[in-house]
Amino acid sequence: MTPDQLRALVRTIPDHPKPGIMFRDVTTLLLDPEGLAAAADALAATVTDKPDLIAAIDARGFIVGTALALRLGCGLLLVRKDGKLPGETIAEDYALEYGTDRLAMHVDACTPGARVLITDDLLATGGTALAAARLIRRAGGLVTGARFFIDLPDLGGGAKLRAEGIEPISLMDFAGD
Ligand SMILES: O=P(O)(O)OC[C@H]1O[C@H](OP(=O)(O)OP(=O)(O)O)[C@H](O)[C@@H]1O
Ligand SMILES: Nc1ncnc2[nH]cnc12
Repeated sequence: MTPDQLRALVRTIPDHPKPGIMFRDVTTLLLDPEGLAAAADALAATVTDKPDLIAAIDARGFIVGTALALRLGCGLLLVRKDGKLPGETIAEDYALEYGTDRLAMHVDACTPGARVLITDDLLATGGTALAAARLIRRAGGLVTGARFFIDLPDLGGGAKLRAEGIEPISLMDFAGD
C-alpha cells in the first residue's frame, strides 16, 4: 500500500467536535485490514533503536502503541486520562486543539533510566504528547522519540516536540486543508 493510499483511508469530518476543526478520523483506516497492517508495519519500520517501553496515550494511541509494542517486542506503558488507573499515579494538565485535559500514569510504570518511545494516532498542537513526555521524565524515563500515524504540521506540534529534544516521525500529514 502506498503512502497516498494510506492517507486516502483517513476520513475528514469538518467542524467536529467544534466549529472550525477539521477532524482527521483514523477509524476509517482502522476498518481496513490491509491499511491497518500497512500503517503498523510502516511505523514499526521507522524504529531503528528498540526502546524498552512503548508509551501509548489514551485512547486512540492505545491502538498504535499496542501494534508497535507487539511488532518490536517491547512492553506497553499506558498513559491514561486521569482517574482511570488503579494504582498510585502522577498527572499532568495539558491543552489540545479543542480543549484541555489531564493525563496520568502509574508512578512505578517506568523504571528510572528506561528508554520510552511515545505513540499516538495523531500529532496536532503537541500538548498531549508533551504531557506524556513530562510524566515519563518525572518517573525517571528517557523519551527516545515519538511516533504517530498522522501529523497536522500547521498546528506546530512537531516543532514543540523537537524543542524538548523529542524527534517525531509520522506516516502522513494533512497541511493547508
Ligand atoms: O497534539 P494535540 O493537540 O495534543 O492533539 C492530539 C491528541 O488529540 C486526540 O486525542 P483526544 O484527546 O481527542 O482523545 P481520544 O484519543 O480519547 O479520542 C489524539 O488522539 C491525540 O491524543
Ligand atoms: N484535527 C484533529 N483531528 C483528529 N484528532 C485530533 N486531535 C487534535 N486535533 C485533531
